[in-house]
Amino acid sequence: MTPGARIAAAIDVIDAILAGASPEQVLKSWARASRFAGSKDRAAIRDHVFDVLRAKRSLAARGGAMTGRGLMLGLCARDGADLRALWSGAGHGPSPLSAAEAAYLAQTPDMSQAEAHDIPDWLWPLWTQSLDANAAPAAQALQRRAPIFLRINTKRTTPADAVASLAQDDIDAVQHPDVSSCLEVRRNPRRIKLSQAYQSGLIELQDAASQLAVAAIPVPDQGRVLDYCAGGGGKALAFADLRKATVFAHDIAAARMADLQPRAERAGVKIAAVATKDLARFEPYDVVFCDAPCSGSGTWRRTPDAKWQLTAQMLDQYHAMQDDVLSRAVTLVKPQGSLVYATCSVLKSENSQRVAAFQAQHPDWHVVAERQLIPGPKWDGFYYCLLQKQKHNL
Ligand SMILES: C[S@@+](CC[C@H](N)C(=O)[O-])C[C@H]1O[C@@H](n2cnc3c(N)ncnc32)[C@H](O)[C@@H]1O
Repeated sequence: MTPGARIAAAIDVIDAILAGASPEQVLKSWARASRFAGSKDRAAIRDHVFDVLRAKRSLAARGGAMTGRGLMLGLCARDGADLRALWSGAGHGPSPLSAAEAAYLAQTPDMSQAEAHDIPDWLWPLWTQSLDANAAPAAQALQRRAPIFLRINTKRTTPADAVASLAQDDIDAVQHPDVSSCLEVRRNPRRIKLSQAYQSGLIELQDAASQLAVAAIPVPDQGRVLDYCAGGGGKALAFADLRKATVFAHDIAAARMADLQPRAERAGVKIAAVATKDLARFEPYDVVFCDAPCSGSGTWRRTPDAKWQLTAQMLDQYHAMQDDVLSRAVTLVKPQGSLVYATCSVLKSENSQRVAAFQAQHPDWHVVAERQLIPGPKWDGFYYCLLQKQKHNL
């Protein structure tokens, strides 16, 4: 496919998404119906579609319409693409710009701050109150593609050996400047799951922020750590890799842990999945890590649809779930143990305000360490707070 034909295909896919279909579903159907498209074409179209979804408010303002064509035009204009060559109608590309489109593109659109930063209007006040000086840079980071990070399995390899193994599969990776277990993939990220390094358990896909948070939590060597909201088990796997402690994983929706055992086997680590009714059998835990359900606002560049779907009512529901998780998890922690509250959100209402609400109910718990990571080139947005019953210096 020509570059123009890929744009034309992306326009059709985006129109279907705007009509209410899920991006993954539309991309899959498009690929099935378009056997002429190769893997590079499919990847390029996917990139166009997700580039648009991350920034659809500002791109509609630039391109003049909230339609596939308006959005792709906005994207091409934003990124300085050669409009005359790509939008010529040749090679199955989109039809040339109308006089009205060309005149519109020549102007600078007038956008509100929320629009220019691709944040829903209702959320912008909360966003700025939560992030202060980081409000604009964080929102801008979410308008662009996310870097791809790997966690190396420190029980099996070193960063240098993992980089060398990836290079054999033509994947370029470099060590993260701040997180010792982390590599950033610079070339051929789509090959990772097929690589020898991945298949033999030397690496896992995991954002640098999650790795940093797990590494910051002290766990006694002979201790027990419970990943209370384990989902696919990313945090449990990182604990099992980085620590000597026994690792347990739990999720209220046990089916979400379906991938955990195959991932643990691949990594060569042991993780015990525990059903809710059995949690008490293994308590008390030295560390209970609560990676609570949240808006995901720190990771919206990976799941841009979630940014546009979030409502104030959904946010309130997340707050209630977060309070519930903390109130249940605290009962499982050893008297001298640690309770960790974490989210991949940057909103104070989901982070420090939830900790404050917890402390209002449990005044004997103190904050020992707390960090809000801002989405950017080094990591996704992530928050963690380490609570203990007595203050200890880390
Ligand atoms: C942010 S996700 C966890 C992601 C996971 N830790 C990872 O690294 O892949 C939140 C998880 O919390 C679970 N959850 C929601 N409410 C819960 C509760 N009351 N107790 C335990 N898990 C809960 C959800 O099923 C979901 O899988």
